[in-house]
Parts: sequence; structure tokens; C-alpha cells
Amino acid sequence: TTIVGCIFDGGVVIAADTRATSGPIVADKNCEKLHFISPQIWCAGAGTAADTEFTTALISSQLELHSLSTGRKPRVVTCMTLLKQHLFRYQGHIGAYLVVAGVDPTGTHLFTVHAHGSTDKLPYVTMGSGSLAAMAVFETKWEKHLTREKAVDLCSEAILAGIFNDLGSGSNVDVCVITPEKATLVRNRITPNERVPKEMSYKFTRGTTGYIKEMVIEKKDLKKYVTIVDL
Ligand SMILES: CCOc1ccc(-c2cc(C(=O)Nc3ccc(S(=O)(=O)NC(C)=O)cc3)c3ccccc3n2)cc1
Repeated sequence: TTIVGCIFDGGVVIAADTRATSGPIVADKNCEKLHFISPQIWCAGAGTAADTEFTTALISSQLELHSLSTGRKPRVVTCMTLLKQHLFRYQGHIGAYLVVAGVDPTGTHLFTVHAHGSTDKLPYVTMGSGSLAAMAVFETKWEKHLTREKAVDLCSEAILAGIFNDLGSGSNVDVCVITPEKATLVRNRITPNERVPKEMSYKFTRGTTGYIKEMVIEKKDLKKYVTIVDL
């Protein structure tokens, strides 16, 4: 997984790749790693998919209740605090590494929250197995006072660095732009790995594969030839 966030003049951008893995296997080529928290607070998640999904949904619910009780719009720092307290309570056993971003009455904010409960507040952040490749892009090209377009392009380039240099990341680039007016989720903004038709036909007629010897084994004699292991 590669997830990033970057503040720009007027808002904040978060982005993610869309590969879900189970060990060395690609389990989903187009999964969603950008999660809704509130209309103007969104969260990118890396780590165990179920943990990021359920943790963000739980805190989204708690934040809405808090907002209703205060009568005010939810704040990004409140979201971050609820997340870090929840994750710290579980001592890292909830595998959720989160980039929390949004706009609230106090301004534009970007945080990271680690599975053990540690947090950072920064102008640009990366997390996940592709975080080093993505951070190389930010450390090379980030500058103060980015425009919306430049921030979206920079985050997209950072995710692409993860997609093409980290085996745990892949497929497409999802982006979410949050401003005081609204939040815009752009699903599959870049799709650099679409399947293309095969250049050749790999359908071979029966009998194409040569064989040296043929032997018919009756089922009753199978144990002589095959070791059957009960799983
Ligand atoms: C007592 C434990 O102390 C720790 C301290 C720090 C970190 C940590 C982790 C990360 C990080 O993002 N790790 C991470 C990797 C892969 C996926 S994944 O989703 O791609 N794959 C799997 C299998 O989870 C998620 C998160 C990280 C990233 C950027 C900068 C700093 C960072 N620091 C972890 C433990």
C-alpha cells in the first residue's frame, strides 16, 4: 500500500493506490483506501483492510455524535485524537496506519496516525509499504504554497512511485481533494495498468503437448503410485 497527503493553498489532498494483497497474492486490483469520516474530513488507510475500514467507520460515527452534541462542525484534530486513543488502547493489534486530512473552522489540517497510537502533524505525509518511494517524490518536488492542481499532480506522482517501485502497491491512483467548500473523490484518476488484449492467441489444439509415456492407473491401485496426505 502507498497512501499520501499534501496540504495546498486552500485545502488538502490525499491519495492512495488500489492494490489489496494477501501475502504475495493480489487479492483485489481496485480496492478503495480513501475513507469518508465526515463531509470535509477523509482518511487514507494502510495496513489490514478490515482494521482500516472498521476503525474509520467507528470514529466517523463517534465524530458525528460529538458534532451533534457540540452543535459545531467536526474538527480534524478531534478525529485524529479519537483515532489515536482507540489504536493506543489496542497496543498496535489493530493494524491501521492512517493519513487523516480535512478542513474545519480552525483551518486545513493533515495528520498521520500509526497503529500504536503515535501521530504527526505535517504539510505532507506518506505511509504504507510504498511510503519510502512516495516520500522520495515529496522530498524532491514539494514546495510551499502549492496550487490545487500542483498538489493533486504531486500526490498522484507520489502514488505512482509506490505503484511502480513497491510490490505491495499497484493498479490505480485514487485522489480526494478537500476544500472549505466541498470534498471531491476522484476514483481511478490514473489507471496506468489496464489489461490490454494479448498480442498472440494462446489457444493450443488438443494433442499439441508431446508426451513420452502413457499409463492408466485404476483407482484401487492408486496408493502404489501416489502418497495421499490427509489435510
Ligand atoms: C513499536 C512499533 O513502532 C513502529 C514505529 C513506526 C512504524 C512505522 C510504520 C509505517 C508504515 O506505514 N508501515 C506500514 C507498512 C506497510 C503497510 S501495508 O498496508 O502496505 N502492508 C501491510 C501488510 O500492512 C502499512 C503500514 C511508517 C510509514 C512512514 C513513516 C514511518 C512509519 N513508521 C511502525 C511501527
